[in-house]
Amino acid sequence: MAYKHEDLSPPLDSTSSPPPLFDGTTRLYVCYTCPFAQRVWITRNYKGLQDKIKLVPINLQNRPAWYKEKVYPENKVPSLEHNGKVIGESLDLIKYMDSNFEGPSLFPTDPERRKFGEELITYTDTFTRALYSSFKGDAVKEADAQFDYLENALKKFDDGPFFLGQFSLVDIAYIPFVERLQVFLSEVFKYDITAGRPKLAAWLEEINKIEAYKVTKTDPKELVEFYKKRFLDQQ
Ligand SMILES: N[C@@H](CCC(=O)N[C@@H](CS)C(=O)NCC(=O)O)C(=O)O
Repeated sequence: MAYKHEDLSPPLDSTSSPPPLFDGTTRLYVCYTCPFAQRVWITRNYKGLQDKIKLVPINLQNRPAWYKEKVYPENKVPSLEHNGKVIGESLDLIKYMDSNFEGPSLFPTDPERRKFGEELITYTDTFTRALYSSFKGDAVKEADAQFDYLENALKKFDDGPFFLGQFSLVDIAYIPFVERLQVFLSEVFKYDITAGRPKLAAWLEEINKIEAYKVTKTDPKELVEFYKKRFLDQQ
C-alpha cells in the first residue's frame, strides 16, 4: 500500500484553543521532537491510521493550560484520546494501538519471538538510562556496551534485518533514541555506532527506508544543539 503523506500542522501553544475534546475523534497528542511521542507516531503511520487518528502537536515550551487540565493530568506527551478516555506511556501506547486498531500487525505470533520482543522492549529503559547518564562520564565505554547489546540482539533472527526478523514494535521502541544517540555520539564524541557492527548498520539502513518513520525524524542539527545544552551545559 502506498504511504499516505500528510501536511503537519503547527504545534498548539498557550494561545491556542483546545480541539473539541471527547467528540468521538481519536487524537494522538505529540511534540514533534519528543522521542517517546515519536514511537506512537511511527506506529500510527505504519498502520496507515492517518485518517483515523488525528495528530495533535503541542508546543511543550509554551504549553496550553488546557492540556494538563482537560486532556492529560500528567502533562506529558504522548497521550491518546480514544473512546472517551486518555491514556499515556509510549510503550503501553504502541502495544495498545497495535492491538486496538486496523492495519498491519506489528508484533509476531510466534511465542519465541514474542518473548524476545517483550524482553527487548523492557530493556529500552535500561538502554536509554545507561547512555544518557554516561555523557559526563565514560560515554564511549557505555556506548560500546549498549550498542554491542543491540548488535547481538539483531543476530538472533536472521530472516530479516529487524530485531524480530520483520519490522515490529521493538524497532519502533528503539529507533527514536538510536536516531538521537547516533548524531550526538558522532558529533560530540566522534563515536560511530555502526563501526564494527554490520547488523546495526544494516538495521539503520533498512529502517531509514520506511516512510512511516522517515516523516517523523527530527533535524539532526537541531538535535545536537538541544542535546549539548541539555546534557553538556554548552551554549
Ligand atoms: N515515560 C513517558 C515519558 C514521556 C516524556 O517524558 N515526554 C516528555 C517529552 S520528550 C514530556 O512530555 N515532558 C514534559 C514534562 O515532563 O513536563 C513515555 O514513555 O511516554
